[in-house]
Amino acid sequence: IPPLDRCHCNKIINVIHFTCGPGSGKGTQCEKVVAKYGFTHLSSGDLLRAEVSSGSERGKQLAAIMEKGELVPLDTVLDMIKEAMIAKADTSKGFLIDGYPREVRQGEEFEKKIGAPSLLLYIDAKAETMVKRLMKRGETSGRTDDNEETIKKRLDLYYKATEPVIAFYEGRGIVRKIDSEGSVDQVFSQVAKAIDSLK
Ligand SMILES: Nc1ncnc2c1ncn2[C@@H]1O[C@H](COP(=O)(O)OP(=O)(O)O)[C@@H](O)[C@H]1O
Ligand SMILES: Nc1ncnc2c1ncn2[C@H]1C[C@H](O)[C@@H](COP(=O)(O)OP(=O)(O)O)O1
Ligand SMILES: [Mg+2]
Repeated sequence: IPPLDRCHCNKIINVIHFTCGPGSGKGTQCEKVVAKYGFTHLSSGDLLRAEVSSGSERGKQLAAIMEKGELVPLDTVLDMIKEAMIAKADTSKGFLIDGYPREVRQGEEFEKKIGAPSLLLYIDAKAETMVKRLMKRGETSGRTDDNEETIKKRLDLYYKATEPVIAFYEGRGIVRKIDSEGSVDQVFSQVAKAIDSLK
């Protein structure tokens, strides 16, 4: 992977991180953001699932980790995101990074290797809501991690590893907290307001 150098970094107008719990509605909101703003959506989970689908040896190792609801190694996920960003760096209007950082160290490494985010969107959802949505998604998603046992583990890990990420960026004033309890459109109007505040 060639380095995403400073010149490239400066061209990335907006790097927006979506750091929220599983089932809070990241993927759903990202689709709407892409439709309205034309940003490039990169979901760490989608990138990882694509690797799993390829049937590669690395994909098999990743599948085993994801099925248990654990985090894959930082270098793997960061390299994938960086590679995808480099591929789009010349044409993108901005990047929407969904599902990353999931722990403080991921945020620190992203800044060292890529650059600082301009906004961190945090969709705040009750544990009960996340579980309910994930169980429903599991009826049709075919995802090996949408089951009761793995959902519980993912939520525990979210509170332990991911929530501290929000405090880490709050100190810089780039966190916008979004209430997830309303309809998809109600949540989106808060997301759009946060993005518009960047201009
Ligand atoms: N505001 C909402 N109200 C009700 N259901 C929602 C809402 N947002 C998302 N969902 C549903 O909840 C599930 C999880 O949403 P998703 O976008 O996949 O979340 P995440 O990417 O954060 O895991 C999906 O089945 C989605 O259709
Ligand atoms: N930034 C990251 N670091 C480590 N593992 C990650 C990761 N992003 C995703 N994964 C792995 C572990 C997650 O449980 C799994 C699914 O992630 P996801 O698709 O972002 O879930 P969701 O959108 O339901 O929150 O992939
Ligand atoms: Mg998702």
